[in-house]
Amino acid sequence: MDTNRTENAAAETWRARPAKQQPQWPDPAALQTAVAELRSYPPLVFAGECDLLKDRLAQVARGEAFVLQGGDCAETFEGVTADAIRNKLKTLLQMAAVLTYAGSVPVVKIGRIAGQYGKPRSKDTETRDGITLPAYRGDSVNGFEFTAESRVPDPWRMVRMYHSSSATLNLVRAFTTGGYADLHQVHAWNRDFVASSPSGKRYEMLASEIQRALDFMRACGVDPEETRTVEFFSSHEGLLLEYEAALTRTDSRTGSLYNTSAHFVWIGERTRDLDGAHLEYFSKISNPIGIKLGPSTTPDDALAYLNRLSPQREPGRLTFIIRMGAGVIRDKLPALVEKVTAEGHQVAWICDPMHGNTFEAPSGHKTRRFDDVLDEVKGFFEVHRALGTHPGGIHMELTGDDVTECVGGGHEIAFGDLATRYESACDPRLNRSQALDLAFLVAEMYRSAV
Ligand SMILES: O=C[C@H](O)[C@H](O)COP(=O)(O)O
Ligand SMILES: C=C(OP(=O)(O)O)C(=O)O
Ligand SMILES: [Mn+2]
Repeated sequence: MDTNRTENAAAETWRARPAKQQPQWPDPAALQTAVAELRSYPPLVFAGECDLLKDRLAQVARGEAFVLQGGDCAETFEGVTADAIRNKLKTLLQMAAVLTYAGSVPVVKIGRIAGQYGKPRSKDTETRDGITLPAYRGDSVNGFEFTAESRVPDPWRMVRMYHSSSATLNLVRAFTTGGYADLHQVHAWNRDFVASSPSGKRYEMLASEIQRALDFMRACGVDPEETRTVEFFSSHEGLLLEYEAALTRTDSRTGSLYNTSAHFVWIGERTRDLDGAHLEYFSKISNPIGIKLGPSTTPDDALAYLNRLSPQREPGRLTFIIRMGAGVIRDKLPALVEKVTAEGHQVAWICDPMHGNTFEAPSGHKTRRFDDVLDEVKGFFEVHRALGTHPGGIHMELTGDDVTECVGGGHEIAFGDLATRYESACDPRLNRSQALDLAFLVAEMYRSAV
């Protein structure tokens, strides 16, 4: 990996385009010093790992595998603790076990983790009790605390983002390769879970079946290495272009540019302008990338994104992350899938059933209904089933903790419960029980869709 700035000129062409959702850094000199510091740091991921993920996503595009992508809406620096990271990973591993076993499909596991620190916002400001301040834009930009001082963008937060991502990824790598994620631990991941919860009980039964299958294979003399470690990839929205560009390096093997802050980065719904800075930057990196597509996306837009971001039509390069809303997905998605398929493109289609289903509860909390989330995934499966295309995965906002942020689920959370444990710094996440419930329901849908 080369860190030389002049050699990375292609990673800087975005500067000539309008960039939405970027912080107004008040001190340009401080920004330059912080960015220079980031440029001097080693990459967080290796280009070869990004290529491996691209291969996995090509399998998804061909209909041979399913993506589970999940984690916080907004990671926080305070949340970089062993417990929080372990709980998130455990939840994703449990969901993956359910999907792999009950859905009988290989699952590509991608965390919204180790870099999900920058947030696009609907409004630039936030008003409370008559006081208006700049909106919180994620821990990599400003503080969540509602004071004028905390809301000033500070570029050194991007340096802390790097270190927080590095510490998180280090622990994730230790867990996924060091024995914790060994499939033989399938029961252990459930040990601290509410044993009485419906999803906990259901998982316990599935874990016993997996355990029996592993015991059977071992008795037959088969004990594959693949069950001992887990392939796990990191991802975040590539929003803050100063950060993403500073972590963009030339791969010494191929001379290509890679974003080395995560294996997979995506373009958000609010920054997907065809002539904007985000499209320009993403067109220059070789990672597998995603783009969120909301209800205003036309079939021609989808084709234009493909031509711009995946001109070589390399399967696995571009993933469409559909986030339409439960009420509209059945109307809007078919035309996109039809057009892309008719043009001969092979992309991975995955469903984000969270961002089109957010609303304000009577208490003022941002929330989502579990049933709407489920219904959007159902709509996604229905559309793909009707068109004979592959429902390639789900993209979720979730946490491993017992928060009360989304309403509904097997362990019913009501509007009145939201204040009990609402901890998200941005959007409402499924808690562990809701996430597991969803995994079981999606596995059923997958099985009946194939
Ligand atoms: O996570 C996504 C966006 O940042 C979020 O949905 C925007 O939320 P807002 O409408 O509260 O700004
Ligand atoms: C900002 C997000 O989503 P979207 O761009 O789809 O609104 C997100 O994934 O947190
Ligand atoms: Mn979000």
